[in-house]
Amino acid sequence: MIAINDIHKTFNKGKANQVNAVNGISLHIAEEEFLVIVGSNGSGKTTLLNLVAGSVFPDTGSISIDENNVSKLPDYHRSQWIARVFQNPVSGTASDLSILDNFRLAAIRTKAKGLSIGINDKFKQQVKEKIATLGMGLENKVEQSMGTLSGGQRQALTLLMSVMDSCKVLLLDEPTAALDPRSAEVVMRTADKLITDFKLTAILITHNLKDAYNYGTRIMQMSEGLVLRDLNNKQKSDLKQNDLFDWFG
Ligand SMILES: Nc1ncnc2c1ncn2[C@@H]1O[C@H](COP(=O)(O)OP(=O)(O)OP(=O)(O)O)[C@@H](O)[C@H]1O
Repeated sequence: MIAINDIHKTFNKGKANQVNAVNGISLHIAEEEFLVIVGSNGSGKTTLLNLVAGSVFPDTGSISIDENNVSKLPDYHRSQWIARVFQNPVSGTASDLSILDNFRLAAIRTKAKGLSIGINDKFKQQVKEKIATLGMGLENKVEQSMGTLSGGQRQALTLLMSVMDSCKVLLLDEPTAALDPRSAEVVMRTADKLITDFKLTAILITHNLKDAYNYGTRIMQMSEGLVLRDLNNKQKSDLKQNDLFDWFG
């Protein structure tokens, strides 16, 4: 699904503040794999995700998605495969518009799965049904503006909107970092369910070791722009939560 071949990214090359953010990483991420990436601050996690998303280009090395070499393709072209959810719940939605209008915009932008935007009542019903699957009671608030919702509610809706298009890959960059523990749990459970239901390939960056332990089918630790550890599903399920804390000991 995603093939990363000996990728390098250096910022401020040749200057005093040069940073070798990604130092030669090769990875193959299979279809429907859910890769969790952990690592200390500055270890290159977000840069790697940016390289996959196309918001940063590699200096050398290549990235393919579904056999297509996308190394030089900007992020807006990669959005045919990739959806991305960021830390800040506000970044994925329009605050002044209603939930319904946010879904309408998303549907227009992406020809979202299972939504026909032609007839208003039908569209509204479809959106309500999709939102009901989140189990948050938001299906009765579709006329309410997005800005009136909590961060957790917004992040869950952002997730739903982003996976309803034809994307195959979901990138989650610390999606719960700005949320309280209860909302964070709801959002992680929602993400996990959507990844399974929509058969997505997913990459999650998190500093929350409990989430890293509980979610995903593979776990990788980065350090200084390199892969320090990479455990498959079996190895991950053999891990104990304390082992993960020891990685950072
Ligand atoms: N656009 C940029 N320009 C200059 N340096 C950058 C840029 N983006 C990232 N870096 C540097 O590259 C290194 C890796 O950063 P990155 O954000 O990938 O790490 P991270 O593992 O995601 O960290 P964190 O856990 O703190 O989010 C850091 O030293 C960072 O300062």
